[in-house]
Amino acid sequence: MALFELSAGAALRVLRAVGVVAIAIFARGFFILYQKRMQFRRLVAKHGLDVLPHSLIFGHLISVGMAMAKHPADLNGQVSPLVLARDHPELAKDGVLYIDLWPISYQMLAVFHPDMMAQFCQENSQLKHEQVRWEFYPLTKNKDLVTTDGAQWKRWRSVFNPGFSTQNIMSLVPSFVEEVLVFKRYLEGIATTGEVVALETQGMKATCDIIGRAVLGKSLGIQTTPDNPLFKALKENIAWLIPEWAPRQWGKMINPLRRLSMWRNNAIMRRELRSLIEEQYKNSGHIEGPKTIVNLAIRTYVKENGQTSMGDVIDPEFVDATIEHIKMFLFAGHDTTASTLSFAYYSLHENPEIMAKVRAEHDAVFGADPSQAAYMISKTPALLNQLPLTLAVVRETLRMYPPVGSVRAGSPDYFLTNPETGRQYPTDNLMMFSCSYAMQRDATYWADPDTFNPERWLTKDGEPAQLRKNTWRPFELGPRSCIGQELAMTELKLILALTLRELDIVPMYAPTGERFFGALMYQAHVSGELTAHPKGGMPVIVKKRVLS
Ligand code: HEM
Repeated sequence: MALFELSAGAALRVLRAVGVVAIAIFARGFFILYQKRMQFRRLVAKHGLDVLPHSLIFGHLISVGMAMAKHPADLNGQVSPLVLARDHPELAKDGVLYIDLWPISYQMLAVFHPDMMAQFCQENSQLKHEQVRWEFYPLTKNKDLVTTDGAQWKRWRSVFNPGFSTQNIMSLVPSFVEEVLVFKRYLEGIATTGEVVALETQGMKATCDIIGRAVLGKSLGIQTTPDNPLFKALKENIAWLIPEWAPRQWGKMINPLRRLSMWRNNAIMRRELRSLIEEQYKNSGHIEGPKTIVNLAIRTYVKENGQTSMGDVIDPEFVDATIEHIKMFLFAGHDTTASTLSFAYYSLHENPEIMAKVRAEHDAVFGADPSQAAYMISKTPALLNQLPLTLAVVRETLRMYPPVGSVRAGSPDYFLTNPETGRQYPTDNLMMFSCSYAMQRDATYWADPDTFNPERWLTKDGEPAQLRKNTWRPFELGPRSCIGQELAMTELKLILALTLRELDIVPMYAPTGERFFGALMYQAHVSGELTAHPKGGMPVIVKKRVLS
């Protein structure tokens, strides 16, 4: 009895202690919430800003939630500024929206005026926001181009720039053709089985293999090896990353296995990449023909750091850093490109008259027999520059479906200025979001913005049209623009040129399915992925075309 009384008393004390800790945590959380909300309100009051109705408890969580609730539940969060701008034109008229979604996300200044985006990305490129570093630290320890700033970023960007140049990418096209033919054979196989597949999955493997060719001069074999260790480790680690603090991320945050699993996957990627980099180094002096991105990086690094620092043995600093850079190249270049490819296939399928013109363009450049195109492009990669309509299709796809935007850090003394009104907008304590999606769908800058119209990119005589400056920025503009732009544009044109005439890629969305701005395929939140992906990974069947 005494023992029972004792343990009951002890249990009570433990319960009380737990209660006190819980109350302390709750009180602290509430205090921080209050501080954040008041900070936002003070900024709004001080500068007379027009914002959505702001709740002291919920900030803008309810207003944004209500706006998004009118659309498909899996719609990707990056489109929310566009949804809000269309619902509240009176607030969005100057091209900015102040949004307080704390604690789900940082308090944000969404910018969709092209010249105001230019102010913080081009004219006066601001530092990356801490959210980017926090998100990618577990993948690359912030030793990559996306997350670094200042001297470190500058140094490595100059090391990698030569390999990503237009001229060098062109020289690598024959090796890309080999990977695209693997992708095409996969599609042909699907055509024979008639099964429905998520096109983007294979697209991501193809884009990784193309990056492998560009960076390391080797086929990584991701398309052909089931459970390829490098790809598996990369995808698992991407799935572990935490891009926001929404409830769907909470499981990951508290999962005790997260760190261990990420450590293991990082070790696998290091093992796989190290030997390939060392091989590039051994060959760096005597490779004839096209140079890979790592090969040219080795040359620049040696030049900048002095030949003696490397001697016969590859500099471990270079290898370690290059491993992290390649992980980021694979991450940044695989799903962005695969998602663009999927939206291009979708948009062409929805617009058969444009599809017919694109196929005719390919006939005109490569001849009537599509099976010759791969050989012709391998022999003369510059033929890819003779496809103005195909290029316009890729540009228009990236206008309507840019996969990512850029986020930069605001600061107390830094203001954006609306060029038409001269009004200044504070950025203190805010994450500035260069929202290409919202701007590239804005009727102020793009006629009929929700219509897929590649011909807007061409004048009547087929020459490129003059578009308003700063308005096309799927790769961002300015010093921190995408280093892989030329690679992505080249591979997208190449894949379309080698597949469109022989295959019909038919999206398999239920016609009664939910639509976003009229389209059944929209940018969705896909579990395990960070960037915007086509809904359901784009389910398709493939049909072989009967050519006359
Ligand atoms: C359609 C495909 C692609 C799109 C739409 C795209 C878009 C972007 C955007 C918007 C940025 C700026 C991000 C920011 O400021 O946070 C960026 C940066 C970057 N991208 Fe891409 N990207 C694509 C393909 C690629 C490819 C193929 C690679 C490499 C193989 C790549 C590697 C990078 C890297 C390393 C950066 C950081 C550059 C720097 O800050 O110096 N991207 N990309």
